[in-house]
Amino acid sequence: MTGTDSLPEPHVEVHADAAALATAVAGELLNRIADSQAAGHVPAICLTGGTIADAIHREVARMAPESGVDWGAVDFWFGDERYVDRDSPDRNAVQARDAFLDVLGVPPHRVHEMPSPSSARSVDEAARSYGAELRGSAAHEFLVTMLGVGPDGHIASLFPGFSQLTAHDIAVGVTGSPKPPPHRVTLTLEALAHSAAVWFLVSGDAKADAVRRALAEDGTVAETPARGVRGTAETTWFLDHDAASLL
Ligand SMILES: O=C1O[C@H](COP(=O)(O)O)[C@@H](O)[C@H](O)[C@H]1O
Repeated sequence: MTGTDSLPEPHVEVHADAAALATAVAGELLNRIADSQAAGHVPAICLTGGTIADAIHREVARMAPESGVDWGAVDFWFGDERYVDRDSPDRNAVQARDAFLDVLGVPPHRVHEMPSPSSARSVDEAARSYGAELRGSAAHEFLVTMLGVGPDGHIASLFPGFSQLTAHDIAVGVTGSPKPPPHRVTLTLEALAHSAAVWFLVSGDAKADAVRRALAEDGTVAETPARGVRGTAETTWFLDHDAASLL
């Protein structure tokens, strides 16, 4: 691992299937937010996009009424975003709004979306703007950063072999993404790791080899970007049985 060796070792939690995984992660997230608020904090959560994230978000909405969370006192940020129209269904933020943020009435000023083409002229301008917003915010550290993982081992919009993996800014633009849409904005590995807990969320056997590579003794971040992030207090891999099948 690069720059992560001094941090706590990853912990692996395996659930029977994607539905059980989503319920477990949603419950844990609600507990963490409620505990942080009870301690007087306004926690910052870094969201991800993708299939399992959507299932988790819907479970958060379903379980929220029992949680005691004050939805006016938690900030949501995004680990990456697709540089497409603000209302495009391809946007991670649109998926999150539909699945739980709007359902729960999270105030718009608590949802920190990445810029779209209507508010930034390029992916680089969007990245600079989002980096400045995050730098200027009260979020010194995320409470939880959630990360989906692609079959190629990508996290956020940090893809194998791409130069963004070694960037030291907070956020960077991406063009030519191997997964559509091609234009994106992503937090860097350093910015994602500015988090007490980093949670990898993975379901399905198509991702089993990426999970194996990410947790193997040997390997590089350039080949498997998911190797490049750990939380300062905790790193947990939430897997379903199929995603864990090669461990
Ligand atoms: O493109 C992306 O892919 C990953 C994983 O998505 P999935 O559909 O394979 O679960 C996601 O975590 C990332 O935020 C997203 O932009």
